[in-house]
Amino acid sequence: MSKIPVTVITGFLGAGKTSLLNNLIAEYSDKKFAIIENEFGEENIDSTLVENIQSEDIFELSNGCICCNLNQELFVVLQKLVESKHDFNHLLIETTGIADPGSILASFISDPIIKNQFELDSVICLVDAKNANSDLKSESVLSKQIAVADIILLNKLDLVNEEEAESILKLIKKQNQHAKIIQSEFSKLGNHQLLDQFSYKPEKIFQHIFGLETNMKGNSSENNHGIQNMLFICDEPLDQMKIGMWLDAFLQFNQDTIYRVKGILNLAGVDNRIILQSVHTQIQATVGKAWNQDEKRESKIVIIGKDLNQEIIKKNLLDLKA
Ligand SMILES: Nc1nc2c(ncn2[C@@H]2O[C@H](COP(=O)(O)OP(=O)(O)OP(=O)(O)O)[C@@H](O)[C@H]2O)c(=O)[nH]1
Repeated sequence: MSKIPVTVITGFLGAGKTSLLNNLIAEYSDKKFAIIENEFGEENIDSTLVENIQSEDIFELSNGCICCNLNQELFVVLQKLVESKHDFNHLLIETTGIADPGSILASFISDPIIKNQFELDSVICLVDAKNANSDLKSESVLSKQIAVADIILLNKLDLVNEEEAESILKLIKKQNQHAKIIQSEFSKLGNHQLLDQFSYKPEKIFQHIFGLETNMKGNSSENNHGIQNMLFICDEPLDQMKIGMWLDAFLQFNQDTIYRVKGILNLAGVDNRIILQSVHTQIQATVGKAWNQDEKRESKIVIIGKDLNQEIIKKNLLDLKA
């Protein structure tokens, strides 16, 4: 039996991983994908943002980060996928933005049961051209994500000028001289073939893991890399104006510590879900699916960052009710 190819998608918080997932599903419409989504936070918002795929083809690993405490859960999901004879011919894994992909890749390389069924195709790292410079300074995990990738998508080029793009390219090449680097906007593939490249070279990852292990000792902070997340749920409609103004001010004021906000909003007087996304200070709101008549309308907002003062943030969010 031929092995199932596995593509691992990594990249820091908000770099464009889910956007790439959606583009891959659209571009490779002849493939039957199974998807493993690992989101940092108890509420898996990403799985609702993946489009054009049946929900039974998406497997969620929540409540932790795949590289720390969920490796065993990953193993169980992989086993289930194989044993249930789920109909798929390519596996895509989206890791959390704070995952060190090393330990996930090691499972595919060294675990005899997994190795028998799956074959690593490639490890794609999304790099946010706008924010990577500052993220690299504060989060060592981003260097690791770049270092173990064999394909790097330098994304969000619409948000930087040529000089900034050049400087981030140089930084990437410093961390990884071997990867193929593709420049992109909105994680679009252009004419590039990203799947079935079988470009992954295990020797590189082993070298990398051994090289990093000494650096990482004593550095693996408790509480998932020192980055926290909080979930806010509200079953009363929120006010569009108030939320816009609050979010703008909140992100400007905390731009070094708040990495990511994702939400599905129930706004007063609006019949559709509003999908809210922010990466550092860039905010995007898009119109999602309409609420059904008999559906419970509630807003869910996930905030990811450092030093979250959850009490105050929650109080502020409660003030945003219509
Ligand atoms: N301007 C701009 N925005 C982008 C680009 N790529 C993605 N985005 C936006 O950035 C936000 C985050 O994109 P996602 O694809 O959800 O990023 P992610 O890496 O999956 O995020 P996490 O899973 O939370 O780490 C969304 O609002 C996207 O629409 C890009 O090239 N340019």
